[in-house]
Amino acid sequence: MGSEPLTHLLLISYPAQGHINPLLRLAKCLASKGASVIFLTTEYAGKDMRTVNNITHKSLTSIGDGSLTFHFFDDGLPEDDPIRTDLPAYIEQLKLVGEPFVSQMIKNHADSNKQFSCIINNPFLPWVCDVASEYHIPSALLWTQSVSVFTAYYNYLHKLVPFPSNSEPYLDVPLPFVPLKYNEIPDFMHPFSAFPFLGALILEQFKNLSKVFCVLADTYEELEHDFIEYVSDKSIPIRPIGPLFNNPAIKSASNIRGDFVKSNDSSIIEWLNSKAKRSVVFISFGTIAYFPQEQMNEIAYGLLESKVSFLWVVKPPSKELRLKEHVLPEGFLEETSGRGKVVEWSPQEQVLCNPSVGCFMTHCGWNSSMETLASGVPVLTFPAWGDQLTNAKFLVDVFGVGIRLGYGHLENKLVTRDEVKKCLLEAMTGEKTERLKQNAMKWKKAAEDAVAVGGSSDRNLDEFMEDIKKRGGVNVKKM
Ligand SMILES: O=c1ccn([C@@H]2O[C@H](COP(=O)(O)OP(=O)(O)O[C@H]3O[C@H](CO)[C@@H](O)[C@H](O)[C@H]3O)[C@@H](O)[C@H]2O)c(=O)[nH]1
Repeated sequence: MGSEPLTHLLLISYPAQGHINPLLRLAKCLASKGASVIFLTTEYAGKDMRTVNNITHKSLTSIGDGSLTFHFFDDGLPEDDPIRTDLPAYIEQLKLVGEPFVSQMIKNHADSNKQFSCIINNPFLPWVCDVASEYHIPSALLWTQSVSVFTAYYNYLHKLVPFPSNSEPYLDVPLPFVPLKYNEIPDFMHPFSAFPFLGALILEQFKNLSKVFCVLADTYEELEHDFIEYVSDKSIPIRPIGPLFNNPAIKSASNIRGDFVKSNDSSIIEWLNSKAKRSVVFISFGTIAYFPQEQMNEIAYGLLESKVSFLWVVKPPSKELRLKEHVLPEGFLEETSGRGKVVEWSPQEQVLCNPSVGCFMTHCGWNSSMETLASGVPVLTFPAWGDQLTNAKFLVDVFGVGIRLGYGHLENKLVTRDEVKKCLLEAMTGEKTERLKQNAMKWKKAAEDAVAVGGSSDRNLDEFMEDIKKRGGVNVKKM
């Protein structure tokens, strides 16, 4: 006992909340299994992370049999550099400064006899596996979206089925298992997408798949069995290991968080605790999606007229987006006081497992989708773009836990206050309510089983650790 050498892992995250959350959860899971993990992202994100949470640069925290240390690197840009608002240029900049930084970090660690056994990154940093392979260090990717979305990108890249084009923009897509309408595919692959470069960037990662020995996915076998099997049959070494946030091994490390925004957790939870069971609608649209002011007004009036209780996260847009802050209609807060609470940020994981929450109006980002499924909370889907459109389709028609409300930016359609009111009442008190709840509880139970000791995701994580140990990597010092 105690003679086995420590497994050193480097996890590198793109500096966005939707990427940091799942990779940090993975970092904690791997540390709990005995690894010495370094979590690396930019100093620009790190500054907010350190201000809001109880974390420091380079200080080591023990988790289970292992440890976690945060490192942050300078992205080489002044705070207000316009490149920050230009995503393709910013991603290029990250590669420019990230490659030499990671390369030096690998060498420094080898010099102090802490050779990395594996480097793991998430999408938008396709260069990480190139640096790893330069030093013959095994690398893996944490795919932060669903495996059905992965399947859609795979089919697009390899032209396995026809996708909408300029000449046929309304073409339905005959994807395996669940055919999708033109407005249900991740719309970065649609000719009308406002963000085609994001599709290109995700596909870039696909071109590097042969360089990683494993694709970890924050999903679970029971939820996406057919898609996981389909991807595996294409010789892609995919391993479902989620829902990461729900892994019991990291419950004791739940205070180690990477939030960018501070929330008044205790007042929110206290407020929820004062509400009746399943009486509150939780509303949050993630960290990037931005709806027009007119749409926010319709949601506000729908809430007013439905008379339901609600907790609404109205997050000011990130400064890089340079968008206007939303304004709520005059008198809205006064008229809903007592039954409604508006905040800028919330402890979403805790909110979703509070018994007072009956439904989640969500933009269907994959993290939010996994968190709601694993908490047994039905949804009202309000997607904006990208994978959110596909997730909304699955939440409603495949997983059976939701009611469709929003259309996605591609449609450019306003959801009226009447529609909002109708769907709110349908989800909270309508005849569908019980069926949605039952389905949600079924997925919650399956999620708990997957991450419990010996469950499908837990076994996959163990096998991943074993694989890393077997591969070992070469001695960087001798290169
Ligand atoms: O008040 C809040 C609001 C959000 N969150 C957390 O922030 C994360 C948000 O992630 P997600 O739901 O995936 O939304 P985005 O931040 O919008 O995620 C981006 O990244 C995801 C993963 O690639 C994609 O699925 C999305 O489409 C993309 O917008 C989740 O963990 C939430 O729990 C909080 O803790 N408190």
